[in-house]
Amino acid sequence: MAVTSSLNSVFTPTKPTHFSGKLSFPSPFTTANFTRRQNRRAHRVVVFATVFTDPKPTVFVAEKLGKAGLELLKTFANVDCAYNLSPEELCTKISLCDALIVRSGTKVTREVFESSGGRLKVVGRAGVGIDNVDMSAATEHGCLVVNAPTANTIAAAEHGIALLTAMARNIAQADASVKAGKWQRSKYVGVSLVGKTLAVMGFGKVGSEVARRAKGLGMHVIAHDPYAPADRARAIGVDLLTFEEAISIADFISLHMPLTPATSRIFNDQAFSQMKKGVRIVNVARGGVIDEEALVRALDSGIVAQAALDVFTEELPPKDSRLVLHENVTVTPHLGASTAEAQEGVAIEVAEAVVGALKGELAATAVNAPMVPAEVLTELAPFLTLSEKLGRLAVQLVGGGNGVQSVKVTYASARDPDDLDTRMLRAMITKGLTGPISSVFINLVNADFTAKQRGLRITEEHILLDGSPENPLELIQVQIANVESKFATAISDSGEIKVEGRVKDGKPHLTKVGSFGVDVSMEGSLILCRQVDQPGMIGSVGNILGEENVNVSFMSVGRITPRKQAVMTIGVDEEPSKEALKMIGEIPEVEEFVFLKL
Ligand SMILES: NC(=O)c1ccc[n+]([C@@H]2O[C@H](COP(=O)([O-])OP(=O)(O)OC[C@H]3O[C@@H](n4cnc5c(N)ncnc54)[C@H](O)[C@@H]3O)[C@@H](O)[C@H]2O)c1
Ligand SMILES: O=C(O)[C@H](O)COP(=O)(O)O
Repeated sequence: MAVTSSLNSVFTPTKPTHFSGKLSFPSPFTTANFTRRQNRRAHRVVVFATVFTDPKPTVFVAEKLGKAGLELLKTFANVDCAYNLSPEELCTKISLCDALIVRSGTKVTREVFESSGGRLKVVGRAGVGIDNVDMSAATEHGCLVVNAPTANTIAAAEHGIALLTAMARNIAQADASVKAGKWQRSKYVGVSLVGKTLAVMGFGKVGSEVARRAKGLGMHVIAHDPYAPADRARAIGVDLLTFEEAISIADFISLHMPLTPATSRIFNDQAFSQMKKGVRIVNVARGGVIDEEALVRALDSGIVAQAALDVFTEELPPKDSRLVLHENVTVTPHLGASTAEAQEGVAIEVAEAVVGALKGELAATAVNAPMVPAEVLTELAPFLTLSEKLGRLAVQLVGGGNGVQSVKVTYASARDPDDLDTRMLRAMITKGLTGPISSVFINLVNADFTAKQRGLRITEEHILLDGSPENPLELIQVQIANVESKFATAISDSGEIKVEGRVKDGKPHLTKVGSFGVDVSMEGSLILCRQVDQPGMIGSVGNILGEENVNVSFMSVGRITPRKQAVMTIGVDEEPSKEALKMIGEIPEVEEFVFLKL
């Protein structure tokens, strides 16, 4: 049995806990689940769905994007391109857009998400680095962020190698000198690469391609990356070392890590002081990983002999930047991804991800949502519907003013709990629990965040059943503790509101309310009714609904003791009037009843 949980404080329904109005969910996102084991597989997808019929969604492209990507977008969406907008202009524009596509030159700030008024569903980053997107704000607003992580890898690696060789042979400086009418052969004597040690800092996609190419140039390559698998490094003959080891023995250092709070200014005075005198540095990652003033000091003191930089803390850098103007520094204006081939590739990669996300298909490159193997999604889809409906039903049973704080979800399955990552099931239960009583739209991206913000603590329990693990789940149970119920029968023997469901023939079924077994398909609306178990009850209620022209879609009766008490579950296609519900309540044998929307 494994239990995981999240969060605290108080979640108080903002509406009365009876539901006469139409339940609406501002965005028809769908979600899916995946297993931890399967999540390790190479191909992953995240489910994110918004169904657009008419009008078409609008995709706003804020930076130049390759033609093939634009064409692809136009097959599905209205595409609006406008470049070099001010932050204010972007905020104004965004309220009219369902998706936004940017490169590294646009800051997608919290204000952008706030200004979107909930319409923005996807941000597509046409490239790798997502440090220009406020990820917390995106997640809080339920906005999916996708990137294009593979198409510019080779371009960036080639640019790294270009800078490395150009720096070693003073190409840029010598070129400028010749063009200025000089012929300074002794001034521009370079250094050789063969036999030198190159430290690749960040052994991901670009770093490993740089390493491969540097080995081809006869360099001895080492690397530092706390998260890279050692076997991948070994496979190309690279030793993974600690940060200090790597920087202290390298003749050349090439930076390939993302800019994160942990890597911000990681190359600072202290780091430079540990390097070999005369080290040469290449940066095609992000300017912010270097303390640029410390680098100028290291260049001035000769610790760093040369630097070749494609990226800067501020882009473009100030005109009087001492770093850019330093004679031992070679610079390019963030050109790592700028090859014709990479830009076409990136444009297609990001356009596919954005269109897929808007269509409700699977996005393999989601950055702020769990990724799901497609086959797992298919298998779990009915359980996701069941989860949402159980959450929605359970919260509608809450009465009194205590507010929902503590929810326990139990998953019973013959599968090993390690093979059932429940994040998506939990997200759907959260959506069900919070959707009817809040205007916030919940999806997989922001479900946990919303639960946390509302002080909703969800604990999960797995019960391992005997039997065949073919079926991912036997049943799901949702219990809300420390609340009263407007339908006392829903309170289980242990004192919580309890509802339980199963998937039958691919459809969600309610199978238990409190301690009563029931069996009804979870669709439309439900009347739950506890009455004295005696003949004629079904007819009495059915007549009232019939008079009202309310169609009964199904009916089930669960009893504990014959002729004593029974729970009748009636599915209805239409919502009965208040008068009809009052008449049901007035049937003498009806002890209590509740009307619920699924
Ligand atoms: N200049 C350009 O135009 C250009 C083009 C492409 C990529 N980039 C940048 O290059 C970087 C790498 O891109 P990628 O596609 O290889 O990404 P990636 O995610 O494949 O690789 C990044 C690697 O950095 C590692 N890492 C994370 N924290 C680290 C740390 N503290 N120390 C060492 N390693 C750490 C990760 O484990 C990962 O292996 C990103 O910052 C990206 O934005 C720049
Ligand atoms: O992170 C990236 O993909 C690169 O820095 C490329 O950025 P760009 O799309 O602005 O060229």
